[in-house]
Amino acid sequence: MKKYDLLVIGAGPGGYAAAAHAAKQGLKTLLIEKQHLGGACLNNGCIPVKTLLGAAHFLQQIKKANLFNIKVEKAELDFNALLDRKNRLIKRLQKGIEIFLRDSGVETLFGAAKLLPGKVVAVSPPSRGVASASGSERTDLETSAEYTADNIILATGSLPGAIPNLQPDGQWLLDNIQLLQNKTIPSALAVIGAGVIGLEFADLYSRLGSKVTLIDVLPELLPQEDRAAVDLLQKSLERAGCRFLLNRKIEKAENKTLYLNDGQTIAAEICLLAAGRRANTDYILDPAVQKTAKGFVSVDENLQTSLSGVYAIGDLNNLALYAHAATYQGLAVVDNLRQKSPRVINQTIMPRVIFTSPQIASIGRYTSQCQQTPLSLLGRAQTENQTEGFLKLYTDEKDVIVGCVIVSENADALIGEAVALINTRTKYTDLKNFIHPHPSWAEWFGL
Ligand SMILES: Cc1cc2nc3c(=O)[nH]c(=O)nc-3n(C[C@H](O)[C@H](O)[C@H](O)COP(=O)(O)OP(=O)(O)OC[C@H]3O[C@@H](n4cnc5c(N)ncnc54)[C@H](O)[C@@H]3O)c2cc1C
Ligand SMILES: NC(=O)c1ccc[n+]([C@@H]2O[C@H](COP(=O)([O-])OP(=O)(O)OC[C@H]3O[C@@H](n4cnc5c(N)ncnc54)[C@H](O)[C@@H]3O)[C@@H](O)[C@H]2O)c1
Repeated sequence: MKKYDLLVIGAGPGGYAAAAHAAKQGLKTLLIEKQHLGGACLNNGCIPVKTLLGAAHFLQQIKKANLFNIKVEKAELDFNALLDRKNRLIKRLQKGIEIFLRDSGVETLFGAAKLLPGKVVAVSPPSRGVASASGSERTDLETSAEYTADNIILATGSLPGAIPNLQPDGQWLLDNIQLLQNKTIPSALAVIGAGVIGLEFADLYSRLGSKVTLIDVLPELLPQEDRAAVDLLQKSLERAGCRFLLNRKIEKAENKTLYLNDGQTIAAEICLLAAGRRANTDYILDPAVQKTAKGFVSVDENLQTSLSGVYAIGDLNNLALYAHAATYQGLAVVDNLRQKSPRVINQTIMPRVIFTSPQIASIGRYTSQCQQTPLSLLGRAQTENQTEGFLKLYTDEKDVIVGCVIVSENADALIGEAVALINTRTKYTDLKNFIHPHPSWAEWFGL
């Protein structure tokens, strides 16, 4: 059995970053991936969704061209060409990861891994056609092989969750992976689950002309987010043609129709199931690796599982389901493998962005001390015909900035300043002495 310093299972943003970091530091590292480099984020999450949203939001801007005194006769989207561009981009970024891994000294093996007792990882050849579809050069496996290492990082992510009696059929009821392959824009789209995935897809398809109905069991949208921010988003989506049915349960789905517990029926050409995620753990055949009640892998503060030397990072541990969280965790675990006293893996300052129109970006803690600046006060926003949104900065009792919420079209770019302010424990009064360029979006922080 071949022995490595580190085995990493799963080449998503957690696994490939961890493997590259380890190999660069001289650890003999094997990365095992059963499908495509880049994981859910690159192949059916962050990147494809944002590529499509980019086009949808551009189309929306064109429709508002008159605000800039521009006359546009007709703007038409070639949806199939857009899907081709999305697929080409994915391939290009996969290639980038492949080169990055190679240059970092990682050995990459395409195959399906199984974690067996005794820290043995058995890898069998990937199912036919899967690995070649990634466009990556790969280490071919003719037969199964076994590997071992002192340390193993599990980075196998999460999969679309299912709800009782509603299993995606690949025809009408689709998960996010299947919907991203769909070649037409449905006239009516039903979305089960108005969480982040549901909202981003609802935003996308409503801007492309679909009538979208979102159904959620919860009485309010995005309970973890700022209420005023969520209200602005909901109103914007309603203007785009979305309908929200909250506090509803789905009794059954039949003949392209959802039957709700309040007696309503929702007919739709396509239905997206976006009701949460489940951990990808089927391959963990060692019972020493314990799971949480929700089926994710239990970890301690160092992200070590109940089995010494085996770590779980990214979506698999359910601590924060973001690509940047997976990467951060992967790098931190590798750093700690090299040190005698592990550093604290602090994830309290985790930024997040919902890439709708407007976007909602948030970070840190919300305290009772909050400074709010409406977007309408920002000169640059006025030049761009954008006035709906706000910036909130939260401070602690010592005036240190500890939290931020931004609602605007480009909140993803702006939250970077809040990341720096919070991590450097900047005081609100000091921020007011920083010079921001005029007329810029960054000036919002100085107002
Ligand atoms: C529609 C959608 C949009 C999203 N948008 C964003 C966004 O804008 N920003 C953001 O931060 N996050 C976003 N996310 C979340 C983000 O994609 C995940 O948090 C991130 O991909 C998790 O990374 P990971 O490395 O933990 O796992 P994954 O990316 O899921 O990668 C796991 C990898 O493990 C492989 N694998 C699984 N089992 C095995 C096995 N037995 N053997 C070998 N390999 C295996 C899989 O093939 C996969 O490549 C989005 C998710 C979705 C679904
Ligand atoms: N921009 C981003 O960073 C981004 C984008 C997409 C996904 N993600 C990550 O992926 C994670 C998963 O996203 P998600 O949207 O699938 O999960 P989620 O947990 O955010 O939302 C799921 C929604 O489905 C609802 N739901 C559950 N069961 C239901 C049922 N039976 N009927 C109707 N509604 C039901 C829940 O109440 C919830 O509102 C997110 O938590 C996020 O961390 C991030």
